[in-house]
Amino acid sequence: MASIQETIEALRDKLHHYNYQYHVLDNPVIPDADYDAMLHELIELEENHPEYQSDDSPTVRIGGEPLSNFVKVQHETPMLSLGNAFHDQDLRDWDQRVKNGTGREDVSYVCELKIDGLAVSLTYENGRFVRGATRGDGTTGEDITVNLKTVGSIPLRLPEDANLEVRGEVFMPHGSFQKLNAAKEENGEALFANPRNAAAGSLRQLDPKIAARRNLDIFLYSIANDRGKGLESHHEALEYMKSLNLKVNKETKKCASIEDVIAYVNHWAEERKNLNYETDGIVIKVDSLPLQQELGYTAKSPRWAIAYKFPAEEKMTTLIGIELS
Ligand SMILES: NC(=O)c1c(N)nc(OC2CCCC2)nc1O[C@@H]1CCC[C@@H]1O
Repeated sequence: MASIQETIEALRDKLHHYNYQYHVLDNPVIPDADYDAMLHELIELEENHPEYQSDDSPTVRIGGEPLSNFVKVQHETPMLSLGNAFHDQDLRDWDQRVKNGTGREDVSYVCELKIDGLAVSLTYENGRFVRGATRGDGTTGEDITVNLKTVGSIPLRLPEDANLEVRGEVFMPHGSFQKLNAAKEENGEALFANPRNAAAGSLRQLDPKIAARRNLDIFLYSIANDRGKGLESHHEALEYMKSLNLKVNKETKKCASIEDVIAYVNHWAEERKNLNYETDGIVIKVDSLPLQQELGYTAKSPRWAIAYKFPAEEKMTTLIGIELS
């Protein structure tokens, strides 16, 4: 007969696994009703046995008591912004600067969809999610750990005792945005103008139960401090993140030349309308980490990355933000 503690731990492991399958792999392995039944069994066990409380139990995802305010967080390494490109030629000019700066002709790149959400930093200690913060001004952000714990695609535990900080973009999928605004319109409340504002507004709620209802999601795109992992390239870093159950966008692609990058950009300029989340461009990064080091940074952004911005769509909206187009 398993002890209460063993029963609680076994339930937590199962629910973490089902959650990963559902939110990260988009591959549910049990019916939602079964997941909910197990979660409520765990809630009851934890209420009856507070001595076994744990702040990375799946039950924290429903959100606890509201905060009175957000604590400030200093980012160990600044969360930088990106230089912009608007035309294919801007990308070719940037590629030439990269080649001049490194003295290399064989520079390969990684292309990532530029997710239009809220940039966040996630810190894991001994494989546990211990802190999440907004980008803020790049140096100082706000501690929104309790709200980020409600995001199903953010693992509360990693499959190994890793110590790392990763960065990514939290976003609200289109379907959730439309449902949220429909509910707000129903209640005569002000609507969110776009999914980015809805995601930011949801994460900056002091009441985590509100964030938990907003069906937010995340894509992670960089490791801020790969303490001793000895990674050589950005695409290896992304593979390592995936091996830690972290959600990385599946459209990310390694490109052998700037012409391949331009082909990727032109493909997604059209294809992005079929995605169920907002993008506002493509982020292109030099793949080699040693070459990134060599190129370094300007005052506010890396020389080894650039954002190709898609033209902002002219959307007719009424005063309260209902799109007419
Ligand atoms: N929004 C994104 O999808 C995205 C991305 N895919 N990759 C990066 O790489 C960072 C790391 C090096 C410099 C920027 N940044 C992104 O967004 C950030 C948020 C704030 C400034 C950039 O837009």
